[in-house]
Amino acid sequence: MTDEKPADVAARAVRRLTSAILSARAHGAVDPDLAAEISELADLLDAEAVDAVDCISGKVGTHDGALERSPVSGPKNPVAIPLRFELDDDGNASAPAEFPAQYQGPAGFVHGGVSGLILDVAMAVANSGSNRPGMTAEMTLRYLRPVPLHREVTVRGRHLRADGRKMWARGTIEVDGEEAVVCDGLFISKELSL
Ligand SMILES: CCCCCCCCCCCCCC(=O)SCCNC(=O)CCNC(=O)[C@H](O)C(C)(C)COP(=O)(O)OP(=O)(O)OC[C@H]1O[C@@H](n2cnc3c(N)ncnc32)[C@H](O)[C@@H]1OP(=O)(O)O
Repeated sequence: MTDEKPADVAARAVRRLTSAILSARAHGAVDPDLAAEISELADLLDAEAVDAVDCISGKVGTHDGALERSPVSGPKNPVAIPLRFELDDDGNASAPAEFPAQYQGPAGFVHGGVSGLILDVAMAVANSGSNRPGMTAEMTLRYLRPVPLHREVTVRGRHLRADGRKMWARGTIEVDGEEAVVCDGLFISKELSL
């Protein structure tokens, strides 16, 4: 018995579907009947879709906000892995991650832009964990070694310091305990309204 919500179950299934479509076995050769069935399911859900801005802003469903729909950590978002960040006592964020086929850049490795996306959120979570949330203003990425698909790596975010509205943070992806991608970010606190 699980208390997983239907939307989370559906998102997890779509993730598996995405990976399967890209997998060597499927190899772009999805059975036409199966493809039609998948399209029909998409039509069914599409017919129930609500306004996209309301969805992403978390206005739809009071207990079901934007973080739940994040492209990195949102269990409801099929695009997300999703990562589950933990915060330590100092507000540092970390999460284990294993990237499936849909995140591939160079053959067998994670796309560099995906690493940037993941690290942006890791730093944002650490800033929030240090009670200094803000908008990303700048990110500098250094790709030291490739990040393999299908292998557990560690994602970390650390709030470094703040000066007025400015915050500095660092995010890393570690492979076998060694830094593979390092990101330095500048964040600016700002009141947001849609
Ligand atoms: C606890 C755990 C749960 C929580 C989890 C949360 C997870 C969330 C995950 C999701 C989150 C994911 C994260 C995302 O995806 S955030 C989305 C991506 N980022 C954006 O869309 C930001 C768009 N840009 C803006 O909104 C504005 O330009 C910002 C807010 C950045 C500044 O515009 P604003 O008009 O407000 O600023 P200001 O002009 O008064 O300047 C103020 C100061 O800042 C300095 N400055 C400004 N820009 C830059 C720059 N580019 N480089 C260097 N410096 C810059 C400026 O010189 C000045 O410094 P000084 O002259 O005072 O010294």
